[in-house]
Amino acid sequence: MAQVKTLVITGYGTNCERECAFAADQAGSDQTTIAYFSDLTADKISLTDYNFLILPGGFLDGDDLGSAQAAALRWRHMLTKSGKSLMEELKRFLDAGGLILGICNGFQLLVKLGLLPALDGAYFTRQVSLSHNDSAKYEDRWVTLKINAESPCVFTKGLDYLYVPVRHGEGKLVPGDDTTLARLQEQNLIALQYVDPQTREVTQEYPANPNGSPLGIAGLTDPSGRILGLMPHPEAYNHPTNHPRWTRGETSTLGTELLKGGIEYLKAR
Ligand SMILES: NC(=O)CC[C@H](N)C(=O)O
Repeated sequence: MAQVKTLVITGYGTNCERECAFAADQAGSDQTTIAYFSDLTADKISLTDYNFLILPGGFLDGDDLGSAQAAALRWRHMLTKSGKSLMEELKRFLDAGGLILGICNGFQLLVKLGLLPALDGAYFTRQVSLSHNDSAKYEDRWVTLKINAESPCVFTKGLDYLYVPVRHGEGKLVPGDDTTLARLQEQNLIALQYVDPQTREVTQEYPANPNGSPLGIAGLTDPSGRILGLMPHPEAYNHPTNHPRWTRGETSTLGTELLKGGIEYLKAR
């Protein structure tokens, strides 16, 4: 049984690292480390010593230039102290079978790095973006998500619906060109979609869809299914009392089940 070694990257305005580390521990991570991005560039830590990378939510560089834009440039162009390219390190990490979960600002970083959706297996090429919500404001509330059982995503296996919070201003998926949405559907890379909580139908309508994302896209995976990015925060629903109506006895599948899916996949290898 493989040991799960989780690395949660923080710094430059990330603010959900502790919640992510807590959720990873709860979901069965054997060893969980929170480290600064600058620990990577200083060669204090190496990606290749881990098999689960979490890019948490927050406000990288204050969302200047667009969410995660500056951070993507940092990942692309900074070398470590000993001259290693972080992009090469990421490739090595993925080739070794590592898992990546990007939540909210982390999802924005993954699309801006071109790690998601990697349509046609084209990794490290930006194919979509995430931009301002149609409401033109920050949306902070709970949403219902439908899992696409056809997607190869290893995190979502066995799940059907999730009820989790969103808190973002830039969550609307912007397709790269006219063919992008059709290709996302054909290649089954849409992992999670916003649904109307009553009908459970995928929706682009506000407020069930908090940002106007086409096809109700809330999260994407890559062709290997080992990378997942999503705007909602599964780590923030880690205990039944996080549910907004728990005092009335309401409960639902914990968001941390999603992390458990990834961790159990790694352990089973
Ligand atoms: N919670 C978050 O990660 C926020 C993401 C991003 N900064 C936005 O507002 O869109």
